[in-house]
Amino acid sequence: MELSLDRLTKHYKSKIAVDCISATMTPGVYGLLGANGAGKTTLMRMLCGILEPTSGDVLYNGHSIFEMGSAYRNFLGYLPQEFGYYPNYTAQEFLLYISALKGIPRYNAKKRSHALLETVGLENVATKKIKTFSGGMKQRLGIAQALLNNPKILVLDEPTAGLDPKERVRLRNILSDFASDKIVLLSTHIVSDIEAIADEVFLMKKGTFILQGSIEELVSYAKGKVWELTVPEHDLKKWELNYTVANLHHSDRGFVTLRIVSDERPSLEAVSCTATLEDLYLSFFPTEDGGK
Ligand SMILES: Nc1ncnc2c1ncn2[C@@H]1O[C@H](COP(=O)(O)OP(=O)(O)OP(=O)(O)O)[C@@H](O)[C@H]1O
Repeated sequence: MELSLDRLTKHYKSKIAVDCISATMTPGVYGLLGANGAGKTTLMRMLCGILEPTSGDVLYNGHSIFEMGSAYRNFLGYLPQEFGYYPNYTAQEFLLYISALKGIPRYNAKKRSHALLETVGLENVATKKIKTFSGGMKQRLGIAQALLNNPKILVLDEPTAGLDPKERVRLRNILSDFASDKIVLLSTHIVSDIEAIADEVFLMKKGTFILQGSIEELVSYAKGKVWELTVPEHDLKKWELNYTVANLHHSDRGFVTLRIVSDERPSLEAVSCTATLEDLYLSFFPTEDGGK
């Protein structure tokens, strides 16, 4: 099974949201990592066939998904960023309702809903109304609805938003079980979530993939660019102004230890450290808005 993006492009009037992206996915978990506004949602909506590209194509085993229509949608599970829940439905009713929309026969729908509520750890609240759920519980219900038709391709837009650390581990386990023979693509701007969940990462900036590869491959780009340095506290502003400071730690006696991402050794006293994905991300998105 193969899903390919072929020079995929989307313009919103003069704004280029996705800029001629080509890539191929085979079964596994792919993470789409980028700052807000990088184009992740636009790309995912085109990949689901909901948004028409300005140019380019998405190919499922060599066939354009825009020509396959509902045949493609039968293979697809999607959790959008802003998912509409019905507050007065119970979790179970909600899954049965979505099953009906997906054309799943009622008997199968019941069995499948029950199994999925268990998979996402909501079996004990199956008959509780959604309005009583926390953000993380709603998110897990959203993931369950995306899995109802046992999709071959699963697209999750910011699925880790609102999940606590335990729930993140649960999501990672669900996805790695599920992805052995399926393609899972999830977006996030939380680096540690990608590190924990994805096998392969697309780093997206200004509508393009600036890097792609395994976490190890990506981290290798930051190798030799991460430094640790202890400076007087009163100099901190100066360092923050001139360098990308990934982390800082105040020690006693008025000193602060900085983790700096920089191509050049920032000072003779700076010691080189082992790079992480977070360091790589900061080297490409040094400002708070991520340079979009
Ligand atoms: N319907 C639209 N009309 C005009 N511009 C849009 C529209 N949708 C998105 N954009 C713009 O396209 C760019 C990419 O947006 P997109 O939502 O795809 O990014 P994103 O990476 O998903 O960001 P976020 O994480 O904030 O959702 C942004 O600059 C955004 O303002």
